[in-house]
Amino acid sequence: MSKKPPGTVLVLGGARSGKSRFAEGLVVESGLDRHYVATGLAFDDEMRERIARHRTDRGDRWTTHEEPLDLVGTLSRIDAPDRAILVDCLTLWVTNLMMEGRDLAAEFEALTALLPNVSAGLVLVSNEVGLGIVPENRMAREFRDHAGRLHQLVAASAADVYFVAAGLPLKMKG
Ligand SMILES: Nc1nc2c(ncn2[C@@H]2O[C@H](COP(=O)(O)OP(=O)(O)OP(=O)(O)O)[C@@H](O)[C@H]2O)c(=O)[nH]1
Repeated sequence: MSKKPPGTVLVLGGARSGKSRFAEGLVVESGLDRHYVATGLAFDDEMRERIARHRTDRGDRWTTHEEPLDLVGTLSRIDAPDRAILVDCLTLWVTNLMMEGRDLAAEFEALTALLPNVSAGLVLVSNEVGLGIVPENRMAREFRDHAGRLHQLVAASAADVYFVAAGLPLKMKG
């Protein structure tokens, strides 16, 4: 029988911390159909190469959905109990929403309202960006604050929360 991840799992970590690899492992271990929701956009050749590498590494057992803005709609659409869905990553979603001038509070509310009703195993990856010095740039400060608020909201309803550093997961909840 499939081993379903218990409710929503939040995986936080810094850049190149190994958070995505760890999150992918959770989905693979679940034995459920693997779905990948990419919020990142390929805006230059470096990113295009990186995305191509990620796709090759994941292999053909994953279905990929690329959605920079409508995360809530995408999750509602692809949700099913025989699926495990990996979202990589929440911080890029926040960036895209800010760039488009969207109402972030409303988007966060919609996501947190959806989470308890998701029947798939859901693994959400996000960058912990709040540990360094206060950014000089105002937009960067706003971004850091939005990300911190979103992490608190998601962590409150997640069954499990991990912080990954140097490839090592530290379980913070669950
Ligand atoms: N558009 C798109 N983006 C993808 C795809 N696969 C991966 N990505 C993006 O690639 C990003 C993750 O890659 P990296 O930047 O190399 O990883 P990282 O988060 O710095 O490093 P780790 O902490 O080790 O995961 C995610 O934000 C994804 O949105 C894909 O198939 N399509």
